[in-house]
Order: sequence, then structure tokens, then C-alpha cells
Amino acid sequence: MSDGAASPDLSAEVEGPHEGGFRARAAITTERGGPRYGEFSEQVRTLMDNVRYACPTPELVDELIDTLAEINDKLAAARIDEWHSPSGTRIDLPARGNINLPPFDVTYLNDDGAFATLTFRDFHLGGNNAAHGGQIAVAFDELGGYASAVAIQGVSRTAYLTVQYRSITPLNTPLQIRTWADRIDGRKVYVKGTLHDGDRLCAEMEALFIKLNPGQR
Ligand SMILES: CCCCC/C=C\C/C=C\C/C=C\C/C=C\CCCC(=O)SCCNC(=O)CCNC(=O)[C@H](O)C(C)(C)COP(=O)(O)OP(=O)(O)OC[C@H]1O[C@@H](n2cnc3c(N)ncnc32)[C@H](O)[C@@H]1OP(=O)(O)O
Repeated sequence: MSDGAASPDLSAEVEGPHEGGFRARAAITTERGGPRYGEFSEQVRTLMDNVRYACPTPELVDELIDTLAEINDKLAAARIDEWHSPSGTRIDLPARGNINLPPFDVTYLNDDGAFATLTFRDFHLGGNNAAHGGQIAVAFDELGGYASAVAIQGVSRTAYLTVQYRSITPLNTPLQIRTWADRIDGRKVYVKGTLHDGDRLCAEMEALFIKLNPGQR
């Protein structure tokens, strides 16, 4: 690790045999990466937004390759395992600090399931200024995983997930996503979800999550 990199926070993690692939008891943090990690994540998202829509000159591409290579060298020196990275564990940040996900803020997560405000960005473009269908499925998988987790108080994996695309999902618009466990049958958690732009239904989801057995990957 380079001198400038923050030390990983190992203190909060409950070590020992984990309950499944997602380590249900891994640390949930608000400090890894420091107070400006959210700002850093937002810069990365903006980079991806700009890359999606830019048509750089060959000269600018030359320049950007050098700049990005420098940034990548710094980040590569700060790499760590997934369980100790801020990305995915910073619950104070949009999408747990995971820049791979469309950014969302959870409004509630309880016995009723999960509700979040979520925004697809320019880099989630499918076509004609609408969100990519695969990205919509990503959003449902993430928030469906939350609904399953609270329903079974454990960790699960998606066995299947189907999406009905009902109307165009806009970019750069705060959307409302709701997921809930509709039925539980042993290890099987049947989850449903909706994605709205105000009153307009954009997409619906039905998924099956399977509770992982102890030690199951
Ligand atoms: C830090 C968070 C803070 C805030 C949130 C707070 C709480 C949240 C906490 C944690 C959650 C965090 C994040 C979650 C976010 C996102 C979750 C994303 C999840 C994924 O993105 S995950 C990747 C994609 N996913 C896979 O990579 C799975 C590949 N796959 C397998 O790993 C196996 O396939 C598995 C494990 C699914 C099952 O395998 P298995 O051996 O354990 O079980 P088995 O096969 O016996 O099935 C048991 C019963 O399910 C039935 N069944 C199975 N599959 C079925 C199907 N497709 N259709 C219909 N029925 C099916 C059987 O028929 C049997 O039914 P029955 O018991 O009645 O006979």
C-alpha cells in the first residue's frame, strides 16, 4: 500500500466462519476511505458520464491515457480485498459507495422491504436517452437482495430475476424503487419490486433468492 493510502479499518469486522458468499456479518462502515470518499466516488461517476458522451480528439485521448494511467497506478497500489474496501461497505454513501451500481439512497429497510430513491446516470444509457434494461435489472437485484436479507435475516443469492419493462426509464431523474419479500418457503424467498418515475410505472420485477447455507459460497 502506498504511503498516501488510508489504512484499512479491520476493527469492526466480525471474523470467523462467514454465513455465505456475502459475509453477512462483515463490517458496515462509515469511515473507510475518509470523509471525502463519497466525493471521490462522484468524480468517478462523472468521469464515466463524460466518457459515455465525449468525442475526444486523438490528441486529447493521448493526454487522457497518461492521466488515467497515473490514477490507475495510485489506485492499484491501494487495492485490498472486497471485504475491506469502502466500496460496498460505506452505508452512509449512495449505493453503499459502490460505483458499479446506479446511485441510490435508502429511505427505509424494514419488514415491509426496501424503498430507495435511485438515479440512472448518463453512463447507464441504453439508447435514446433512456436507461439500459440491464442496469434496471442490476438495481432490482441489489434492492431485491436487501428485501430478501431483512426478510430472512441472512444472506441469499439470486436464483432468477425477471423484469417487465412497462415504460421508458429516464436518466438523471430521481426514481422510486421498492422491493419486498412476497413469500418465503424454506430457503426460498420470492421477492417483488417496482420502479416508478413519480406516478408512472417504469418496470416491475419478480425474483427468487435462495438463502445460503452456512459456509455456502
Ligand atoms: C452492507 C449492506 C447494508 C445495508 C443492507 C442491509 C442488509 C443487506 C445485507 C446484505 C445484502 C447485501 C447485499 C445484497 C445485494 C445484492 C444481492 C445480489 C445477489 C446476487 O446478485 S447473487 C449473484 C447471481 N446469482 C448467482 O450467482 C447464483 C448462482 N446459483 C447458485 O449459486 C445456486 O444455484 C443457488 C445458491 C441459487 C441455489 O443452489 P443451492 O444448491 O443452494 O440450492 P438448490 O439448488 O437445492 O435450490 C434450493 C431450492 O430452490 C429451488 N431453485 C433453485 N434455483 C431455482 C431457479 N432458478 N428457479 C426455480 N427454483 C429454483 C430448488 O428447486 C430448491 O427448491 P426445493 O427446496 O423446493 O426443492
